[in-house]
Amino acid sequence: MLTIKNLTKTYGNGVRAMDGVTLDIPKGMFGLLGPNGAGKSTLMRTLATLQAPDTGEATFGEIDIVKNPKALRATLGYLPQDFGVYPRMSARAMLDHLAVLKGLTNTKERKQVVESLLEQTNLTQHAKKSVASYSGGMRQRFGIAQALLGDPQLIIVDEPTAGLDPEERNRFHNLLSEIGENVVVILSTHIVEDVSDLCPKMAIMNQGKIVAQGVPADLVEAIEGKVWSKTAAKSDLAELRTRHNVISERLTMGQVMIRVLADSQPGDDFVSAAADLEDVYFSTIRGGQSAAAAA
Ligand SMILES: Nc1ncnc2c1ncn2[C@@H]1O[C@H](COP(=O)(O)OP(=O)(O)OP(=O)(O)O)[C@@H](O)[C@H]1O
Repeated sequence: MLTIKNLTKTYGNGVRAMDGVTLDIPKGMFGLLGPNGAGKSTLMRTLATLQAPDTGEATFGEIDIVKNPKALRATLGYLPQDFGVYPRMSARAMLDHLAVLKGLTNTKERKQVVESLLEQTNLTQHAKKSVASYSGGMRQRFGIAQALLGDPQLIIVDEPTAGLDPEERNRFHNLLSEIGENVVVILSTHIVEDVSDLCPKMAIMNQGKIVAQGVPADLVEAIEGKVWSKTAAKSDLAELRTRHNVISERLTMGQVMIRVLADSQPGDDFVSAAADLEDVYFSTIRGGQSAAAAA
């Protein structure tokens, strides 16, 4: 559905934010996971036609995104990372205004669409309040409501759950999962649970490159049996890092629980641990960093 080939982008300051990004993204939820600065927003903004790549191609169905941004915009719903200034206008009035901009000129139809989106995003009872007064979770739900105007076939949400508390995040996840399987939804995030809870397909981006992609369960399966854990004193951490491929460290009651990636048991005191998507993520991006440092 969405085909991305060899996209590159180097900013004026020399940062190579996209370095040969190639991806096929099918219908349904697709998770793009990566640390801050990986280049996710650059890729999202490129797909949303807000900036052009230096080289490469992206097509959505028949539409050439780079050459024909106008056609893409007609079928795009976008929730940017920074929604910008929140107006002192009621959510209902704001959504109505955005619907006009989207080309919904028939008043009766538009009213129906606006009310149904407010309902879908659980904002009907708050529709009279100004968006500026909304909590973070409500703003993000409003962001989804505006992104869904005009029945888009490609929906891009950039870091939507950053800063949300667990309950709001959960609510937002439920909302996203209801959007439907017949559209392409790209969820860019640095939060592993966003992807593990929601996305049948995913990719990991680091330093401008796609470093892993596939079905989350398959990626986990590929490292099953290779994750080992042990609890150690904090003072031993530096030495453990030099001896093992440490993928994560978690402080528990003054001690540290480390997880390492190794083909066989790295030492008597290590126990085998069930692999999860976090292990996939950390081993992939840490591997990338050390490879880059060694290069
Ligand atoms: N307009 C710009 N000019 C110069 N450098 C930029 C610009 N936009 C982004 N960058 C740099 O490009 C790299 C990728 O940034 P980008 O925002 O795409 O990453 P990201 O994965 O979305 O991270 P974040 O979640 O922090 O936004 C970073 O090093 C960033 O500092």
